Amino acid sequence: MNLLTVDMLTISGTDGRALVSELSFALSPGERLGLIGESGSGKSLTALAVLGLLPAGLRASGSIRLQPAGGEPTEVVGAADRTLRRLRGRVATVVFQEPLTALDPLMRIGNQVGWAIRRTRGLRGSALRDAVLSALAEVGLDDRIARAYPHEVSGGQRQRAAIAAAVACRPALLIADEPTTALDVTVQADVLALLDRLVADRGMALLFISHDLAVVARVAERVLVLAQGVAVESGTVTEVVTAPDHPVTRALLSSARQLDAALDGRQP
Ligand SMILES: Nc1ncnc2c1ncn2[C@@H]1O[C@H](COP(=O)(O)OP(=O)(O)OP(=O)(O)O)[C@@H](O)[C@H]1O
Repeated sequence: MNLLTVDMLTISGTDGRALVSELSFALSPGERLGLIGESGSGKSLTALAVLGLLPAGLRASGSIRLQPAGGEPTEVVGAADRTLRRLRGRVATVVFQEPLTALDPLMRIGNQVGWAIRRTRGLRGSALRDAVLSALAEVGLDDRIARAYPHEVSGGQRQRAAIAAAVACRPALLIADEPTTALDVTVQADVLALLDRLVADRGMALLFISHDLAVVARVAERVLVLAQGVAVESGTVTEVVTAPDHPVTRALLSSARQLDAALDGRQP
């Protein structure tokens, strides 16, 4: 049984132009798929469509079905807001590139994590307070961070807090849209390792979006390459890295290698 089934998904702009075209892929519970492509290839729109969060004016057609273990399948394309609210957080959730956009600047971090847990798990009072502190502890944040506002902590801590809020809802599917791109290089590896551990511990499925094949290779088992809204290649990470088929995949691989070489101080 698939947790997520995307079937012939097309996303059109206001002018009718297809921004994503006839995209199909599936994810079973606990599976990790990397969605990779150059800037503007349609990765973020695909992620938003899965949660029914496409920007106004954009239209999805085709089918996106979410089915948690033991639950009924729900069609996301064309679903009413009430239906989507039941899925968001509980069945699938998202961590964005820039945690400042995900976190409310006027609310203490602990309250934001608490709000997410209360909404999805219905906890109150001391049970809620304990759940918040344990969710934060799980991502390496203490109660001092719970009392802080987002602007009072570092970018890495903000992203950890956003991850804590997402994971504390115990979703079956975590979508991570370039979750480490906005962070300092030194913090990136820590946050990636954290995500990797949480997803494994909870048995969550992961849809990991990135333009960086090297990053995707560290957390995903399979890769789907998008170019101008079209899936051009897919396979296991090993298959795609050792025998890239499409020119876009080869370009992504070569830039990952160049970056690796630059970090090691050698010629690519
Ligand atoms: N609200 C919108 N209205 C119209 N076009 C949009 C809108 N949002 C995105 N697009 C267009 O859709 C295409 C895909 O965008 P998307 O954000 O999914 O790309 P991406 O692969 O995530 O790129 P990046 O890595 O730069 O975020 C781009 O051509 C973009 O300009």
